[in-house]
Amino acid sequence: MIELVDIAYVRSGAADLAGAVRFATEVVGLEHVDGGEPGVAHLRADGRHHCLAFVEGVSGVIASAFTVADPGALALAETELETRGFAVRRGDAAEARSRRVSEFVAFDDPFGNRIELVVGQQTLARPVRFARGSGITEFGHLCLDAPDITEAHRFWSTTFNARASDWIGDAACLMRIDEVHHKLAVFQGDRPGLCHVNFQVAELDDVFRNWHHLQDHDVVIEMGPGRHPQSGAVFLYFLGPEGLTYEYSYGVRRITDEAAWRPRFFDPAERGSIDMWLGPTQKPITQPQLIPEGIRP
Ligand SMILES: O=C(O)c1cccc(O)c1O
Ligand SMILES: [Fe+2]
Repeated sequence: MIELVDIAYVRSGAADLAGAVRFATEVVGLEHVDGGEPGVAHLRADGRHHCLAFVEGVSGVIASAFTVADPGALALAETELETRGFAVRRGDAAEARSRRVSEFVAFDDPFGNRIELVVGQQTLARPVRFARGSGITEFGHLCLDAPDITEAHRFWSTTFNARASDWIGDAACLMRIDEVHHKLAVFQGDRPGLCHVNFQVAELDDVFRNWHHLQDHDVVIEMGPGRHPQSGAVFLYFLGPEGLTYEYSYGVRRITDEAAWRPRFFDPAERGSIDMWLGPTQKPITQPQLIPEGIRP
């Protein structure tokens, strides 16, 4: 079993790099860390050098990355994945540099999501220079799409140390790799993809201030503000450029008594199973990664 220590970053293609960066900074509030690398923009939310990288090119997720403990663990992970039949590729020095990691390997999960395992992700010591006061405290979780979430859970909980914290029927499995209720979620979707990226905010008020900020900037609010019954977090989903869905949330549950926690099963057809405040959920929470330009709301 491979032990995931943390989430590291999401790397995504951006057809309009400047537009994606403008939104990630001025709207979301992230810091643009100027890495001096043409065609690549790094966005920072916490101690990590970046948790989101946009690469100029075809829009859509390139990879979702997790940290493992050290180079020895990475080498063992590589062998274990190969034993399990996955084609694993070592990143070269230039690729590692662009990701601000010392080493990484890449493989596709059984559903076609590109996953990277990294070591030595760079930490920046100086405080984050948030582009605006959105209250972001950290990169909270990433959510992948897969056609069968039971299979996805099997994969993540047997190959890796992910544990189911809660299920939303056959629509979603929320998984933890540490005390945080979930840092990885898998939502049912026809195709692989990145369902959303989540940023935690410091206060309840931040969620509502951000809601107004988004509305002032004509951003498409996909759902919320509401409260998830699973993590207990107050949330807000909104749509950014390149089809990327962002989520702010406040107050995610921590599971401190690992032995005592039993995953719960919520019925997705039941009102309130995603939003305890029973807000409108007219937009499905699983978003295709790419929404064709013409039908973008
Ligand atoms: O935080 C949660 O519990 C949650 C539940 C459903 C869907 C999500 O994206 C979540 O983050
Ligand atoms: Fe989420």
